[in-house]
Amino acid sequence: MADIQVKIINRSDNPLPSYATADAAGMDLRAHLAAPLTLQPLERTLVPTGLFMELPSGFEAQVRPRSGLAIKQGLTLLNTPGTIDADYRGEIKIILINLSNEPQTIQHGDRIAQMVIAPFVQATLAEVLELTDTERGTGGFGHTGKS
Ligand SMILES: O=c1ccn([C@H]2C[C@H](O)[C@@H](COP(=O)(O)OP(=O)(O)OP(=O)(O)O)O2)c(=O)[nH]1
Ligand SMILES: [Mg+2]
Repeated sequence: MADIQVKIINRSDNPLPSYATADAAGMDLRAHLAAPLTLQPLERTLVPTGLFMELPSGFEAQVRPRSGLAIKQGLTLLNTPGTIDADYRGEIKIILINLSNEPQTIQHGDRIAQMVIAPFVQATLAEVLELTDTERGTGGFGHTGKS
C-alpha cells in the first residue's frame, strides 16, 4: 500500500510510530503527555498520542492493548480494538483503563498501545424474509460444547 500521511505534534519530542520487530503486526503508539499520568484502580482516561493520520479509503487502523502492560500493570484499552476510520482527521487517542488494584503511572513517551492497519469491506445489506438452513442453525454461545 502507499505511504500513510501522518502529522505529529512536537515532532522533536515524539518519534514516528514504528514496528518494534521485522514482522510485528502493530506499530507502537506513545503517550503524548505534558506530565505523568496516574490512573487509580478502575479509572479510565483518554490518552493523547500527538498523532494524526490520513488513512487511504478502504483501510482502518485498529488500536489494541500491549500484552506486557496488561500482564505487568493491568493497563488495557477499554474499547479494544478501537477503530480509527479513514475519514477521521482528529488526534488518535487511547482509552486506557487500569484493571489492577493499585494506581498505575504512565510517562510521556511510554508505548501504551499498538496500531494495526487493516483493509475492510463496506457491505451492502439485502433484506429477505427467510435465511438459508445450516447445520449450526441458531445454535451458538457454546452449544458445541467444551472439548
Ligand atoms: O480508541 C479510539 C477510538 C476512536 N478514535 C477516533 C477515531 C475514530 O474514527 C473516531 C470515532 O470512533 P468510533 O466510531 O469508535 O466512536 P463513536 O463513539 O462511534 O464516535 P463517532 O460518532 O464520532 O463515530 O474516534 C480514537 O482516536 N481512538
Ligand atoms: Mg462511530
